[in-house]
Amino acid sequence: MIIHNLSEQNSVLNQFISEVRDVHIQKDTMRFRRNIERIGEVLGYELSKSLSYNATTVETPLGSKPMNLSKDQLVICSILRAGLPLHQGLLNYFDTAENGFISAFRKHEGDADDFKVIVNYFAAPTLTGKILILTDPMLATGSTLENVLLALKEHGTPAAIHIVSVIGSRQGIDKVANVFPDNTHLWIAAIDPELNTRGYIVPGIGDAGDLAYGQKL
Ligand SMILES: O=P(O)(O)OC[C@H]1O[C@H](OP(=O)(O)OP(=O)(O)O)[C@H](O)[C@@H]1O
Ligand SMILES: O=c1cc[nH]c(=O)[nH]1
Ligand SMILES: [Mg+2]
Repeated sequence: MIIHNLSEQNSVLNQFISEVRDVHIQKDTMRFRRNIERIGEVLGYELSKSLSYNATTVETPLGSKPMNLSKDQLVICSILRAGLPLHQGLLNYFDTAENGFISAFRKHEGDADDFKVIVNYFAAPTLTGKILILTDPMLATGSTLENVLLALKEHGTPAAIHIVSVIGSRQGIDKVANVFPDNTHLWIAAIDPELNTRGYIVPGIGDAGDLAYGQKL
């Protein structure tokens, strides 16, 4: 897996990440969702550099200009719930992208620390030959993405897979690198050192889905 860790360079992304992490600022859910969305826009811009482009002539009112434009057929597929604001950020830039939505959540059995990942809703077009962009802000143990990959198989084989995430743990990234095809790209805004016993990234941001859309039962 090719890892693009955007935190290796200082940029305005630092500000957005600091605000989704900040225990006070993150409580403003509209600001939280908007920050995840614009992190998606920044990651999408970086991802766009890896797409294929071909020479096209653009006619202006005063002449013509040769330009390289991408015709790649993208499918942006987000993992509910937390993936949605990231999805919107990417859709803001990739106007012609198709869209897929997967429900995957970590079901803790009682107060046991371990959990299973439940994937049951998967609405997507065929993926065969297209560029699949999987979005989920948190890459913790990697088991959500591992289960999503299995569910994807019924929708055809994409030409390439790009995973777009906000914060990942080293452990989750290693797991995903093991189960996804080698030509998979990971676009991530920050890598944190550890996971706690309930599978939350530390220092992380907390529960991304709850911060974006409120606590679930
Ligand atoms: O890498 P993993 O250990 O699988 O954890 C990551 C998953 O956990 C969170 O989802 P959650 O189950 O909290 O659902 P939510 O997005 O609806 O809050 C997060 O949004 C990822 O989908
Ligand atoms: O830190 C984490 C890990 C998984 N899911 C989240 O929302 N946050
Ligand atoms: Mg959650």
